[in-house]
Amino acid sequence: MKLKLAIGADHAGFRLKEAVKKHLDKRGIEYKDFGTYSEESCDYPDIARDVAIAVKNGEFDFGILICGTGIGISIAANKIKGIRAALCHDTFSAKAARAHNNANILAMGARVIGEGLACEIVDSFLSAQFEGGRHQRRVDKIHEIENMQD
Ligand SMILES: O=C(CO)[C@H](O)[C@H](O)COP(=O)(O)O
Repeated sequence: MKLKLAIGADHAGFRLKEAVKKHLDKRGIEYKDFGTYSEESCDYPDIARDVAIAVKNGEFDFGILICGTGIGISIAANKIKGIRAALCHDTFSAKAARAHNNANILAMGARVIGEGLACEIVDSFLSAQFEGGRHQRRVDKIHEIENMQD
C-alpha cells in the first residue's frame, strides 16, 4: 500500500519536521506539509487541528505532529473525534501505538529527542500493524467515551 501522510509542526518543531520530511523523501513516502513553514512563533493547536481533521476525513493514512514537547500538539489533535494521537519518544512505544492503540497520528517533541531517533520512531510507527482482537474492543471503548459527550 502506498502511504500518504499529513505532517505538521509549530515553530519549535519546524526543524525536526524538515528532517522528518527529508527522511520520508528518501523512503519515497508521500506527504502533505500543513506547516508551519518557519521558526517564527505560532500556536500548535492551529496545526494540530488542520492535520487531525485531514486524517479524520480519510485524506491521509496517518499524521505526524511535532511541537517542543509533543504534548500540546497531541492533546489538541486528540480533541478531534476519531483521532488517536500518540506521543512517542521511543521505538517500542511507536510500534505499540499502532499495534495496540491503532493510533492514527504520531506526535513527537523536538525539544526532547534528536533527528536520528525521531526518524527511527517514524519508521517503527509506519511499519507496525494494528493487531485487532482484544485491542479493537479497547479502541471501541475509547470511542464510546468520545460519543458519550455529544
Ligand atoms: O511544546 C509545546 C507545546 O506542548 C510548544 O512547542 C511550546 O510550548 C512552545 O513554547 P515557546 O512558545 O516558548 O517556544
